[in-house]
Amino acid sequence: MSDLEALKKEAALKAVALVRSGDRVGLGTGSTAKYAIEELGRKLAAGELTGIVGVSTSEASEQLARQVGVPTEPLDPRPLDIAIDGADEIAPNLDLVKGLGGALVREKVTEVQARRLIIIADHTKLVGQLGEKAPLPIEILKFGFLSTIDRLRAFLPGGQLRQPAAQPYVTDNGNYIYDARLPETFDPAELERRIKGTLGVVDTGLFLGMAERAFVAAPDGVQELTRS
Ligand SMILES: O=C[C@H](O)[C@H](O)[C@H](O)COP(=O)(O)O
Repeated sequence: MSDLEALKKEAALKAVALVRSGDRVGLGTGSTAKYAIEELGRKLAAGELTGIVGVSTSEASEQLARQVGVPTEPLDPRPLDIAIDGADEIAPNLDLVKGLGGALVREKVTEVQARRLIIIADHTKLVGQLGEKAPLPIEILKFGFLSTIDRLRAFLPGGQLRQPAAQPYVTDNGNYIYDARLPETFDPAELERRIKGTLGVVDTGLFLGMAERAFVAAPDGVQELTRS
């Protein structure tokens, strides 16, 4: 395991320590959330946790949960006790950019119902301001996507349709993603409103005011950050 992977796992274990028997747990998506799902499976198998139910934020997490023995159920209107997920950027106030793994919409729809959203990451995800390192993923409808991108480019120039190969990337919801470059200065809530008000947009990877705390692992230990 590389040093960075070991750090991700360390952060994940801290978050899973907050899960209690009987909890309904939002299962995040990505290379860091993977360690949390595996640890939940290990704890269930060892009898260290009982009666937990996972709610998956992607097909990939659902499949992993099954593999490691975490029972799951679909999202319903009841609150989740806790959700554990990674992030692409973490601002000092715990506002986040998420979605480089393409799961932003199901993550947001699920995690907005969590009493506690716990973020896990290695130290490379910390930024002074959102947009410093990562693009902002915006999920858009396939239908009319060129028109939607045109509308977005009017105020977010420089972004691009996510297209890792010959065909555009398709989300679990059957949509495309526009990876927008964020401006140097912006009001996150205002930008979120503007993007979501753009015809053809499904949702954005801005997770504002949602995370309760973050465990961020660095070579000298795991830092616990709480929302200011
Ligand atoms: O769509 C993906 C999610 O938002 C992930 O939580 C995010 O991309 C972080 O993933 P990773 O832990 O692999 O860096």
